[in-house]
Amino acid sequence: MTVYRVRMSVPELIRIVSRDSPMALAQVERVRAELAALHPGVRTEVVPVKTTGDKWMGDLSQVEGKGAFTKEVDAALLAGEADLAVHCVKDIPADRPLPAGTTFAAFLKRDDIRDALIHPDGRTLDELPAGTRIGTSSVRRVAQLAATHPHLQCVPFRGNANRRLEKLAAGEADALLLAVAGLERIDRTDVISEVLSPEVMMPPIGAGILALQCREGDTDLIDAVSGLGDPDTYREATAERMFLHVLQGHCNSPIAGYARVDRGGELSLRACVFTPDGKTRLNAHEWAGRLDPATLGTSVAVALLRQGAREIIDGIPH
Ligand SMILES: NCc1[nH]cc(CCC(=O)O)c1CC(=O)O
Repeated sequence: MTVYRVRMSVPELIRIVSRDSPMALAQVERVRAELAALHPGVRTEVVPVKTTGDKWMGDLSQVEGKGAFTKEVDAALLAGEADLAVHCVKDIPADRPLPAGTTFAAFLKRDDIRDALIHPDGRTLDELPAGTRIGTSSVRRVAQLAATHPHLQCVPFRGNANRRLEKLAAGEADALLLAVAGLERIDRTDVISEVLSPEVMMPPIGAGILALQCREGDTDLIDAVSGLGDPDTYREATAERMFLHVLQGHCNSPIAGYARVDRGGELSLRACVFTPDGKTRLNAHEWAGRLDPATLGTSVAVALLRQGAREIIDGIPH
C-alpha cells in the first residue's frame, strides 16, 4: 500500500498577537527569531493589543487569574485579526478550558522559574530591616513572605515590570519581587539583588513558560509552529496546568508549584496551598513514575485536597 503524506505547507505570513508591554513584545521577538530559524521563508507581523490587565490599575488580584492578560489577545485570534498568540502560561487561566476554538500549538523551552528580589542597595531578603516595604500585589508572594519574613510589609504594586521598576525608583516601595524570566526578557537583570530559590519563594504555575496558541483547525499553521515546542516543557506545563485545573483556585488563593523533568527524564511535581497570612502551608510532592503528566497533576491536586486545600481556598474572600 502506498502511504501518501500530505506535505506541510508553511503559511507565507504569520500575524502574531500579544500584549503590548515591553516584556510581551520581547517574547514575540523570541518567537519571530525561532520561527525565522525554522522556516527562513516565512514573514511575520506583530499585532499588539492592550488587555484589561494592562488597563486596570486597581488591585491586581481582582483581575489576575480571570484572563485579564489574555482575553483581548484571544479575541483577536478568534476574530481572525491574527494567526498566532503568544502568552505567558502563568497568565493563562487554568481553572477553565482554553477559549473554544483555540488550542496550544507549542510550549517554548522554559526560562528561569525563580523570583528575584530587587533592592536598590543590593540587599538580600534576609538583610532587609523590619518595616521594609515590598512592592507586590501577588497573593502567592505575600503569603510566602508573611510566613518566612513577617517583619516585612507588602504594599500593593501594579503595572508592567518596567513600570514597577520606575515606581520603585520613585520611592513607592523599598524593594520588589519580580520573576527572573521577565527581567531577562526586558534586559533588566542588572537590578537583581538576590535570586530566590524555589524553596524560599515557590514559583507560580507556568512560571517562565511561553505558550503559542492558534485557532483549532488551522493545521498548516499548527504544523509550522509546533516545531518550536520543547518536549520537557510540554510535560511540565501539562502537569502544572492540570494540577491547577483540578484544584480550582481563584484570584485570591495563594497557590504555588512547579514540575521538573530531571536529567534521567523523570517528571515530578511539587505544589503548595497557603492561607493568605502564610501561617498554614499544605505541601505535596510526587513523581510521575508510570503516570502521564496530566494524571500526575491530578494526583498532586488530590493530595492537597485530602489535606484540606478546598476549605482553605473557599475560606478566602474573592
Ligand atoms: N503577572 C505578569 C507576569 N506574567 C509572567 C511574568 C514573568 C515571566 C514568566 O513567568 O513567564 C510576569 C511578571 C512577574 O510576575 O514578575
